[in-house]
Amino acid sequence: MYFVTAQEMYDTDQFAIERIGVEGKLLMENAGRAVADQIELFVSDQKRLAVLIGKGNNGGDGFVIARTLLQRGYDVEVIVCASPSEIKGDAAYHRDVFRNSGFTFTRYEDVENLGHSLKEKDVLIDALLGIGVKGAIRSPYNQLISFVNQFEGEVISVDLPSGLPADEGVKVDQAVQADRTVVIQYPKVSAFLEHTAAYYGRWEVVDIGLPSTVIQSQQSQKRVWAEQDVSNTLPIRDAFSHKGKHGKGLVIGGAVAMPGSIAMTSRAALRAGAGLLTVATVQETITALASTVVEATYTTLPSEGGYISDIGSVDFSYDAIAIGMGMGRHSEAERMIQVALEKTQGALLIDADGLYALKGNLSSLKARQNPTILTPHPGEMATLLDVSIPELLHQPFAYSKAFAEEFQVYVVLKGAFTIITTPQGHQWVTVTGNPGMAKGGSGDVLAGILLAMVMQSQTVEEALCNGTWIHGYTADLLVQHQHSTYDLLASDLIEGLAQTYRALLR
Ligand SMILES: NC(=O)C1=CN([C@@H]2O[C@H](COP(=O)(O)OP(=O)(O)OC[C@H]3O[C@@H](n4cnc5c(N)ncnc54)[C@H](OP(=O)(O)O)[C@@H]3O)[C@@H](O)[C@H]2O)[C@@H](O)CC1
Ligand SMILES: Nc1ncnc2c1ncn2[C@@H]1O[C@H](COP(=O)(O)OP(=O)(O)O)[C@@H](O)[C@H]1O
Ligand SMILES: [K+]
Repeated sequence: MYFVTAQEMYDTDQFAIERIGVEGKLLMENAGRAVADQIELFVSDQKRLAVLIGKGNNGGDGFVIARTLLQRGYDVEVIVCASPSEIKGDAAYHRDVFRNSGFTFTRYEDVENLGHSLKEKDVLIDALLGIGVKGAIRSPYNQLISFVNQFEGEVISVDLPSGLPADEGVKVDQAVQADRTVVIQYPKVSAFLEHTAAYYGRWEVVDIGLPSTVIQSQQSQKRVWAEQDVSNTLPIRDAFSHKGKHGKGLVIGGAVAMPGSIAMTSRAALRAGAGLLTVATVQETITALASTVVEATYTTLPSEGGYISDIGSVDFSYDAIAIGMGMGRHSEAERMIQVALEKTQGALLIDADGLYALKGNLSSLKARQNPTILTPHPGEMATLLDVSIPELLHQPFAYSKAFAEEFQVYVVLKGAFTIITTPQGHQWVTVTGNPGMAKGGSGDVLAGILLAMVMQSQTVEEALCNGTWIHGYTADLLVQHQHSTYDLLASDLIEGLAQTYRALLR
């Protein structure tokens, strides 16, 4: 499923109108009807509703929604929060259709009167502002938004919560806190940002009948990776396959004081499907791991002060290598990352401490012939970019894209919404996962899953999306059944992969 900026949505509508010949009025009719159909699914016709209508096309949708629900027998009061002369174009057309159908509306005067009208209502439909919102919220919308946020019944926003910007990198001034949002045709970027997503409440998308060629013609490059995408791309294992076909992977990392992270990466890689796995680490860590990750083979690396001191002796001809987990931040790490970048013949995944060590080696990234995958959490990404974490999270799509394109790498920016960006600038978001994963070790598990995935027969892009989706989905299954968001451990995710794969392969 695509998701869009406000401009991409306008371009899409414009293309449909000008090149396909669907009139704007018809798009608005379709939008309003689709939203009304959705509302009908979760609001009983015994409830008392009010629709708040703003001056733009979001308000135009509001007229269609109100007319449709009134025709279907709902009790709906319509309050227009703009002067008649302000309503123009398609919205004015639908205001007239509403009136000509024999329905009436009241005009918003002040909050006091509005409070009076809404006292008896159960549901408020917010069609005040849509994707056209710009800058600080002006009167009367600022009072209206505060008012809506004090309403005790259910608030359902149309397209997006009024006042909320559709795009990233825009300051939120004031916005409706919706219980639900019925999104028109494509989710907007703000549905996937940490500081704006919660305004939407629960949301669902309704189709207004734009053919998929319309969005493709806009070359929009941001999509949600969903279960259907996993089902379509997760390779089916050949009955005659052998371990070599499922990938030979290498994990480099660990230190005397940190055996756990590399243990989790390795076990996760094996559970996620790696055919053969080797772990290269310091002797003490091998001793600690040998009885817990019995399926792996081991390579002892020289150490100093409890850390790996050199990786020159490593065989770099593996299908894929993951480096950095539990490696520690020390002076030799930077040189080791340099060696890995130069010598790794297959895909190279750099995680955790490896990402800090990468900072001084960024210029070597472009010279690599094979895929390089970086899996930062926001702190690591902010360090790589030399920006603060809040600044990064204010526009994570833009920062990830600029970085991936400049250094020709795949970036997996982890978080409640994980953003996967390819060197070509295509972006995917996965929305699986829950706060149970916000615990040390979840990232190590992801590194292992991704290592295994890039060695299966799928593109790197698919592998990263599938791995990230599976990681989060496993946590979701676990907190629905055996665990909770409090007790879930990263190692539970590894054992939980069984349930996920069984569900996917069924
Ligand atoms: N054919 C289509 O295009 C379709 C569109 N569709 C629907 O249209 C919606 C987009 O419509 P839109 O472009 O009219 O924007 P929308 O947000 O309703 O109103 C903008 C108005 O608000 C005002 N305003 C802005 N910022 C403000 C502020 N800070 N404080 C106060 N006022 C502010 C601004 O006023 P101005 O600054 O011009 O005075 C402007 O007039 C979209 O979300 C979807 O619901 C669907 O029906 C499908 C077909
Ligand atoms: N609230 C959350 N919702 C969904 N996923 C989350 C949440 N918190 C963390 N995660 C996931 O857990 C993992 C944490 O990775 P990371 O921060 O590197 O952990 P660590 O370094 O402790 O292993 C990431 O994949 C991230 O997407
Ligand atoms: K709205």
